[in-house]
Amino acid sequence: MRLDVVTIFPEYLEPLNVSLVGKARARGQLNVQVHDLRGWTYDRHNTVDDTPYGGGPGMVMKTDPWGDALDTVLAEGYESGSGAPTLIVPTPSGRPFTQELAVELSERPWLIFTPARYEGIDRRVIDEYATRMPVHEVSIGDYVLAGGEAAVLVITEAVARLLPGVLGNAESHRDDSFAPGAMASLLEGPVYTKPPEWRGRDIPDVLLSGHHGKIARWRRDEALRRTTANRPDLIERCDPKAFDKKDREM
Ligand SMILES: Nc1cc(-c2ccc3cc[nH]c3c2)n[nH]1
Repeated sequence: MRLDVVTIFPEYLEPLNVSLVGKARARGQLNVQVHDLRGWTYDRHNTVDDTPYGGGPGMVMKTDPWGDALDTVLAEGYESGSGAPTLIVPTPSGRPFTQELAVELSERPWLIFTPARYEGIDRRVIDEYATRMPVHEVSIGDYVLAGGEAAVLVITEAVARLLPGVLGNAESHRDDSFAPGAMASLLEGPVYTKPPEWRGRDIPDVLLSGHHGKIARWRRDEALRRTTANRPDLIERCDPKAFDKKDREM
C-alpha cells in the first residue's frame, strides 16, 4: 500500500516513522510519502491561505497549492504503478471513521490524505479530484481539532494494522472491538497478566481455571457488561442468536 500525505506540518507526521507503521515501512509493506504543501507555493511568504469569500472568521486554504501538489503526487504514484488512488479528507463534517471503513480502506492500493488547517480547503479542490477518484471526507470523532494531521495518524494506524503481515503473530485483529462476527461491536473486556497478585489484587479465578469454555463465556459476559455500561448503542447491533450459538460452542 502507498500512502501520500500533503500537509503544511510535515513534522506532525513523524510518528509514522515509529512503532507499527514505522516497522511496516521498514519492511516495505507500506510506502509512506509526506509532502510539504508549501513546496507548491511561489511567493515570498509561501502563502497557502486567503480570506473567505462571503466574509466570516478565519482563512481558507487556496486552490493552486493543493492542485499543484495533488497533480505532482498523482503523477508520481501513477509513474510508480501504485494503482488507483483514494482521496481521504479529514473533516469534522465527514463520515464517521469506523472499523468497517478502516477495513474498506485497508483493501485499497493507494491512499492520499489532505489534512487541512485554518477553516478548511477551498471546496473546488475536493470537487475537482472527486471527478478522478473516490473521495472520503472522514471524521474521527465529534470534536473539533485545529487541523487534520492528528486524524491522518489515527486513520493510518487503524488501516496499517489490518494489512497482511503487519500485526505480529502475538497480536491479532480477529477479535478487535467492532470487528465483524458474533461478538461484533462488543467492547473489549478486561485483560490480565503476571504477577498473579499485585497490591492485594488477584486474577479472576476463572482465568486460572484452564477451562476454555468457561473462560470464553466469562470474557463474553465481561464484554457485554462493559459495552452495556459504556456503549449501549452497540448492543442493538449484536445478533442475539449468534450469542446463543456461541454459548453452545463454549
Ligand atoms: N474529527 C475531526 C476532524 C477535525 C478537523 C479536520 C481538519 C481540520 C482543518 C481545520 N480544522 C480541522 C479539524 N476535527 N475533528
